[in-house]
Amino acid sequence: MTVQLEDVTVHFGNKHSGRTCALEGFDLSVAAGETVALLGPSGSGKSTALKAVAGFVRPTRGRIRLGGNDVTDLPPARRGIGVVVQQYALFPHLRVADNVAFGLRAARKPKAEVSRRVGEMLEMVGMTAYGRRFPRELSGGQQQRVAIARALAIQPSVLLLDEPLAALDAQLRADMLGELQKLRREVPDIAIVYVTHDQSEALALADRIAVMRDARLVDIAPAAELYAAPPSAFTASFLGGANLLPVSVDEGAVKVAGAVVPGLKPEDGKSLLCIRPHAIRLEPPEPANAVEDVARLVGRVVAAQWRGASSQVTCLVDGLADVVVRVDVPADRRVPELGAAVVMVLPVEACSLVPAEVG
Ligand SMILES: Nc1ncnc2c1ncn2[C@@H]1O[C@H](COP(=O)(O)OP(=O)(O)OP(=O)(O)O)[C@@H](O)[C@H]1O
Repeated sequence: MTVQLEDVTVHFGNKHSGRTCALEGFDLSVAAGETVALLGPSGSGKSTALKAVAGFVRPTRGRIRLGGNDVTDLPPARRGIGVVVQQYALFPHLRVADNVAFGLRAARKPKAEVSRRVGEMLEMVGMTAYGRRFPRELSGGQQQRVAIARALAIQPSVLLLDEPLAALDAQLRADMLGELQKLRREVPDIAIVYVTHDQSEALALADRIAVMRDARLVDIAPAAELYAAPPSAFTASFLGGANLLPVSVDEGAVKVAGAVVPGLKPEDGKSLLCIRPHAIRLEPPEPANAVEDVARLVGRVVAAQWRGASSQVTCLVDGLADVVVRVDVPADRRVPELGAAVVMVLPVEACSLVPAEVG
C-alpha cells in the first residue's frame, strides 16, 4: 500500500509555551514494497513525520493518504499500520506470545488463527523457543525482535520503524540489521518507513533515502545515487562525511587551490568540489606523473586518528585558508607524521560538484 504525505506541516506548542515547527511542507510517497529511510540530525523532524503517518500527531496542515485513501482524521488503531519504536515498548505483564497476539485479539480474530499467526511470526524472527517468557527475561535484541513480530502479526501493509536499533550495542545492531534485510525479502509487498540518524543503517536497508534538516526534506533519491552524487552540500557531508572544497573556474577548467581538476566540467551554481575521504590518496611531495587523471593538492598533516581498519588523517591545503581535508588511510598504508608535507591525490572519477550552501 502506498504511503503519501502531502504538504504536511506540524506545529507544536502555542504562543504561551513557544511554537516549534517540527515539520514544514513535507511531501513523501513510499510505494508498496519500497523502503524509504528518513535520515537527518537530531530534531530535524524525522519522528514527527513518522508519527503523522501513524496518527500519533495531527498535522497542522496537509494530508496523509494510505493506498490513496485520506486517513488524516482516522485514529491510529484504524490505520492498520505496524509500528516499532526505539524502546521496544512491549507489554511487560504479557508473555512474548501474548504480546505478539495482542493486535490479533484486539481485532477479534478466531483463536486458531491467532495461535497459527503467532507461531509463524515467532518463527520468522527466530523466537519460537521464547513464547512463554516475559519481556524482562529477554535481551534487548530479543525484545526488539518480538516488537517486530508483534508489529507484523496484524499483516500491516505499512510498517513504520523509528530508530529500532538505537538501543542495541554494535554487535546486536549488526545482527538485527541482517534480520531486517531478511524480513524485507519475506514480506515483499510492505511499504516501510525507517527513521534513523545512522547513515549505515539507511544505506544498508533503504531503496531511497530522504535527507531531512530543520523540519524540511532536503534531498530524496535512491541510496546509491545519493551517496555517489549528492545533490547538496548538506547531504554530501551528512551522508559519508564528504570533503567540500571551494573551486574556481579559469578558462573553462575547474581548479581547487590553483590546481586543475582534469576532466571536470564547470557547472552553473556549483562551486564546491565533493570527494569522499576514502577516495583520496596521500603521497609524499615528489614530482608527479603528469598523465594521471587526478588533481594534486599540496598541504600538510594536522591530525590523525586511528580507527582500526583505517586512520582518518586531517590535512590543510596550501592556499586554502580554513578548509580541512579528511582522508581515510587504509590500515595497510603508512600514515604520515603530524606536520609532514603531503600531496592529496584526488582521482577525477571520485569528484563531483555541488552548490554551496545558501542562507
Ligand atoms: N510533543 C512535542 N511537543 C513540542 N515539541 C516537539 C514535540 N515533539 C517534537 N518536538 C520538537 O519538534 C522538532 C522535531 O522533533 P522530532 O522528534 O521529529 O525530531 P527527530 O529528527 O526525530 O529527532 P531525534 O533524532 O532526536 O529523534 C524538535 O525541535 C522537537 O523538540
